[in-house]
Amino acid sequence: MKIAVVQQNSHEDKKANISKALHFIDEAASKGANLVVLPEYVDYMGDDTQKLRIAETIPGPTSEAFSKKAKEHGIYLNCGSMAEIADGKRVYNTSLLINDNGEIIAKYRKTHLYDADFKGRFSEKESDSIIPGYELVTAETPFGKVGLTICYDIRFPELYRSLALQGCKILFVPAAFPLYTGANHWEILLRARAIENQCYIVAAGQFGTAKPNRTLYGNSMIINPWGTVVARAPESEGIIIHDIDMEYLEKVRDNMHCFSHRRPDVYKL
Ligand SMILES: NC(=O)CCC(=O)C(=O)O
Repeated sequence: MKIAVVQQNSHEDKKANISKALHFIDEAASKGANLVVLPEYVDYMGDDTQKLRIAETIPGPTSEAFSKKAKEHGIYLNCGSMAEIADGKRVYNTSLLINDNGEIIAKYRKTHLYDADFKGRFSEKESDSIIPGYELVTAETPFGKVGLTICYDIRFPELYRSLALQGCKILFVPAAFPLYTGANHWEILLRARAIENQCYIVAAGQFGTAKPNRTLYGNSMIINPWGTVVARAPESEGIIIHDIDMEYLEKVRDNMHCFSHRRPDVYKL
């Protein structure tokens, strides 16, 4: 099973962003990908006050374009994330999984919102424009059970443990990590979640610059259940592809019994 990860530089032009993502999906499918993962905010990177303007219902034109593309190629598609209409004041940051027949089989709304203030260097307040989700989201696929998460979620190991305990073997992390935190934390967090949960981690990042004053870290990667980075994007837009091996995952789990060795009698999740 081949997974493709798209590393993209989305801007304020939503139409151009979606069109670019659709081209990357074509390219991934032409290279044999069975599952494609797009980055967070694939539809729009720019001034947060504009998210209300560009948000859509789901299903809506953007999700329908992605569904059509997934069906055309007979592939599974994780749409990264997009702005979904919520209460008229803020939006949801929503990730979708679409099957090879073009049907939406999972919808996940980002749970942990990125409010951070590195005094004078960098700040972001997602909670001004986004409403958090309240649900764990998993889906059965021919490749195994998968779990949906988004970006800042990676700092909350409880979410990934919960998904792994529900049987997930592949965990998606569409993201838009800034260079400032990404350079120090991104790879370590992703690899830790892969190692402790003995899962594949599939992380698709935004890359380059975006308004206002954002420099994105990129470094999209696929990590195996041993914690090895098996594919990493270069410093450009594009796709990376890797063969996922579920027999290898079972071997890792068989060699070290991190799930049955848990001590929930001592600690609670
Ligand atoms: N879009 C995000 O959730 C960014 C998260 C982030 O940068 C971090 O350091 O965590």
